[in-house]
Amino acid sequence: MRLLRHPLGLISALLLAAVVLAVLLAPVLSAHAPGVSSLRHAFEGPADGHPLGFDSAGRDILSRLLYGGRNTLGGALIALAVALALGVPSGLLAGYYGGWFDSSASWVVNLVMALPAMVVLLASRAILGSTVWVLMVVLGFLVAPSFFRLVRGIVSNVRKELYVDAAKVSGLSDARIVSRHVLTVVRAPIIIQVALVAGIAISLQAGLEFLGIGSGDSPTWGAMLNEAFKNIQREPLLMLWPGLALGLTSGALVLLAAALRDVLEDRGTAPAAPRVAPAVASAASVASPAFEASAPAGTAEQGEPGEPGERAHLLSVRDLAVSYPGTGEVVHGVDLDVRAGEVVGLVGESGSGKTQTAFSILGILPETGRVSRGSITIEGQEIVGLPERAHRTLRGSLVGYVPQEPMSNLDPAFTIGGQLVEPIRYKLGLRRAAATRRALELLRLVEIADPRRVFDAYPHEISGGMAQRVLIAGAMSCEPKLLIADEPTTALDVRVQAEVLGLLRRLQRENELGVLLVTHNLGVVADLCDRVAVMRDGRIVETGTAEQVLSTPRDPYTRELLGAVLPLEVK
Ligand SMILES: Nc1ncnc2c1ncn2[C@@H]1O[C@H](COP(=O)(O)OP(=O)(O)OP(=O)(O)O)[C@@H](O)[C@H]1O
Repeated sequence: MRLLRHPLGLISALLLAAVVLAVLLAPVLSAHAPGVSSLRHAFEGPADGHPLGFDSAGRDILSRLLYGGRNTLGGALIALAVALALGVPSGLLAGYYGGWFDSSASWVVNLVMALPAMVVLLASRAILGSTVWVLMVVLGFLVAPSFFRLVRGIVSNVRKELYVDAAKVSGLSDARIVSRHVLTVVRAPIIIQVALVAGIAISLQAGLEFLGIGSGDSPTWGAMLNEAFKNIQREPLLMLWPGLALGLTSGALVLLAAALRDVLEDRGTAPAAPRVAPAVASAASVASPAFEASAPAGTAEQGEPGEPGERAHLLSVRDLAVSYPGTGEVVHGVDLDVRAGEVVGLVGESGSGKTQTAFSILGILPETGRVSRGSITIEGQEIVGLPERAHRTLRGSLVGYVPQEPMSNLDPAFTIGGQLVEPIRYKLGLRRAAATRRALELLRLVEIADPRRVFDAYPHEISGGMAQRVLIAGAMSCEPKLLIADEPTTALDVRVQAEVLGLLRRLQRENELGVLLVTHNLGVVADLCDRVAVMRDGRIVETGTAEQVLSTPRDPYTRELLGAVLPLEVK
């Protein structure tokens, strides 16, 4: 619609529509067959029933122009279809998954791009015959790499965005993530590329026919040009009609591509979310788990509910180790428990392994990482070694996730409402209207004053604090029992931090949630947590009630951490 408000867009779209319509209505617009010749009329000008006159063989120019347009446009369509069918899916796969497919596809694409197009077309004409359709298939094959490269480049960038990680964590399958978050980003550039490639295909095809490389037996605009050129001395006007048709159609396609670029890409530029994710599928975005046991051997825990060693029903981690090829083990035998209605803080300096532990619980370790030892149970179910599909079911149903960077976890191309409704529909199997009602309820639940406005807003139109509330609403949408929150307030200013923490506390109490809270902020621990686990170098060095760990820390490292914050109170 916005295309039609763009002057260039409107003109080019009308022009193309007129050409396509005329070509489709060829039998209605012209009563003559394109191949019927009457040498008597050769080179004659316009006559009754023949508004454009006759060509060198006495054939009706108008009907040749209309039927020729069918072949010319049809050929371009074939080239496009082949290029899209080859280039887009392979670009998506290569960009999204990378790995061996990416390497081999890129190799093939480089090879195809190195081939001189004209020589290949000439060679294929010699081998496959001169039918225009076959040549167009070959042309499609030759331009497919441009789609592959375009899609691959965009997709490999998009998959590093945190909102794609967030979609994974909220339990959406790869197919849904691709169709919802990835395809929407590549859609606009693909449409623009289609318009450009269509123009190129039409011109190339005409060029081939003009040079006499086509079959010549079916009318095309290029073949008409070729024939007119031979008679340019005698009747120069013959060049005009096919030249005009070609010029107008290719020109309209190029203008349309430019207008589409203006219209479609201007939306994508607005929201620029801050990027946090480093190259690795983002160790930065995870939440961490809470723990229970695992103090260094022999440390008796005060205030631990239950018997020592007894596993919590909601979340229990035992002897968890995470390894990477090359790096080796980065988490060494972590034990943690989170019970229903309990908030467990996981603290520790950067690189201590909090994220790896949380990733393991969420089942989203980077490709190369793996849980090399130990057990994680959620509601009594062992999740180590669970297939991805089963993991997905857990994420976003039993387990909700509140990420650190609210803005980066929202897709800039969709409204807030759209992003809330989709997982709700998918997870709870609700219809759109019911899911919308639920999303609005959730926005109210997270204390957003004007839910409708926020529902209709794009991420760049709301504040960071609001975005974090939206993500909390998202995490709560499927009524989870366990919430994993990764530094949920770090990116917010102090006043908003307090509000968001207050909200988390209220939701936790009202819903009897177990919460695993990863944080550097010991004030937050004191404020919110029932228990704390202190992590260092991949190990939990101390656990206990928040009060006990903060007031009488046993481990020297905990004292060091506290000393950095509360130098007067410790020691
Ligand atoms: N993809 C990876 N390959 C190899 N090693 C990794 C990878 N990701 C993380 N690590 C290593 O795992 C260790 C623990 O990292 P982790 O991200 O869990 O720390 P963290 O405590 O969550 O830190 P932060 O607070 O900065 O997020 C680090 O030493 C890191 O180098």
